[in-house]
Amino acid sequence: MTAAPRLDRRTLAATHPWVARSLPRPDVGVGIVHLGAGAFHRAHQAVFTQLAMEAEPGDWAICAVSPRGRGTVERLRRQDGLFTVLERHRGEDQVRLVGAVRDALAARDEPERLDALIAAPSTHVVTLTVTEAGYRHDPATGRLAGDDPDTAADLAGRPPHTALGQLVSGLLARSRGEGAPLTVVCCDNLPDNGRLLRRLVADYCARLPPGTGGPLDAWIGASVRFPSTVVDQIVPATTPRDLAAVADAIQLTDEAAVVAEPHRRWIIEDDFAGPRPAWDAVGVELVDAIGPHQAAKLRLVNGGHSALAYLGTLLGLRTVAEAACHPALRRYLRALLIGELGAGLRPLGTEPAAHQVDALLDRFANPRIEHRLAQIAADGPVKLPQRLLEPGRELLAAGQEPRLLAVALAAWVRLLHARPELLGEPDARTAAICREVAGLDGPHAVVDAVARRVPGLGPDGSGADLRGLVAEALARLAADGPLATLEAAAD
Ligand SMILES: NC(=O)c1ccc[n+]([C@@H]2O[C@H](COP(=O)([O-])OP(=O)(O)OC[C@H]3O[C@@H](n4cnc5c(N)ncnc54)[C@H](O)[C@@H]3O)[C@@H](O)[C@H]2O)c1
Ligand SMILES: O=P(O)(O)OC[C@@H](O)[C@@H](O)[C@H](O)[C@H](O)CO
Repeated sequence: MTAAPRLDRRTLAATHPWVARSLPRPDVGVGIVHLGAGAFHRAHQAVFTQLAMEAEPGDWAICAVSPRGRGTVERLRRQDGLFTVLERHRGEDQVRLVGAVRDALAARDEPERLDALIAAPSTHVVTLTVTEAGYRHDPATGRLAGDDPDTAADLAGRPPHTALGQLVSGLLARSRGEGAPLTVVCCDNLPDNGRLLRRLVADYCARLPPGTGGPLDAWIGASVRFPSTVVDQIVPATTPRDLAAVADAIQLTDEAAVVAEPHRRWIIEDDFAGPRPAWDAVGVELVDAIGPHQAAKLRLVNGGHSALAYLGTLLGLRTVAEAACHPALRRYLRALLIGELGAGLRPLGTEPAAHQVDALLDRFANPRIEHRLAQIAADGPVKLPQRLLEPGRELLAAGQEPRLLAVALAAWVRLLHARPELLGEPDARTAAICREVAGLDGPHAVVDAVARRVPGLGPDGSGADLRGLVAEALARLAADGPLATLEAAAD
């Protein structure tokens, strides 16, 4: 069978002229530089931006930058930046052609061009989705990790390899050019992500030579805003089966397509240094403070995902949908979300009602989205503090024993100790923990060793200490297996 012709502007104009005419024109100017040209950006910010340009035309095309590799950049370039988002819900597919990305570049190949783009006065916004681990921070302190070799090499003067190094290099070029104000919008699943990124940029500047870092940080303080955001849409890594489904739907070959759920939410603190697309006209919520929205998102959606990832993996399951449809796991997760993660939100006034939890469980159970548990299980040390550890400590401090939450944490520890191969290619922090716990015996010894590297698990200033509960759950997982442990926990 011959492959369908490749998606690009010319082919689209010939095969689907009405769709081609509806897209942003190819000469729309770039107003946004995006670091992290992954699946999520394409389904989320790129779609919102395209809709915003439809609502209010303007020079808001995106240059999608890959901080590390060049695969996605090459695929986007071959397709003139065009790609498909296949929004899938039970029984329904919506095909959306996206033309908001006008340019793409691999940061390590073209560092000067990236600097020039961030420095250009026509660029008003820089957005980021470089994963939680991409910020090279210490999750215990929220400061730039002192021992990161890539950050050290960037600071020593090579063309930067880290996202932070690339951003600061661009900000330096902007400060030395016309110095126009800029808004940097972090869209990664991290608490107070704008404030976190601003602190990391300051830490990075402090490690530059004083004559460079000092004035740069002062200029950033005066001219650059870092609003925090909450982002929500499930967008798994694209599979070959997804690409085949897209080819079937559009009769063109699209190597940059993504599959996503239809639910799409973006909450941004209304703190822009200059112009922005008409995002608010197309459903983006601009708010004074993200406040309780972020705890609700990080704990329920992401905390729920992590619990499914670790327990589902122990049960031999592969995807989120399989895990969310597993009767015992679903019952446990519902109890965790309502009784612990949700109840812990009560002081913030965002405690979800049971029907909202059920709607979330239905999103997870969407059988047409193939979200691998291994993708979610990666990078536990930078994800779990905000997803499970902080809520667990808060519940303890309020006098409640988070026993269900402890089971999810114990599942993570069990994988680190007994089945590290199931966690996939480990990040440096996870690999170090696995080495440390490898020869240890007994749940308390293992949990204590993990807690030495993941401080939120052990005692903190408030006296809250999750180790005992997690060690108990770990002992049950080892003795009774995951299924019996889950069934007992949810009773
Ligand atoms: N996918 C989702 O469902 C979803 C939903 C909400 C938020 N997010 C946020 O977006 C992030 C990215 O998700 P995605 O699905 O696009 O992932 P992805 O793997 O498709 O893309 C990640 C992008 O970040 C870059 N990157 C990865 N690790 C990096 C590192 N250590 N340093 C610098 N750059 C790095 C990659 O080159 C790529 O461009 C998530 O980690 C999360 O914080 C994702
Ligand atoms: O993308 P990560 O690695 O931060 O986390 C995995 C998932 O929990 C996450 O991507 C969710 O799908 C998303 O946050 C839903 O809005």
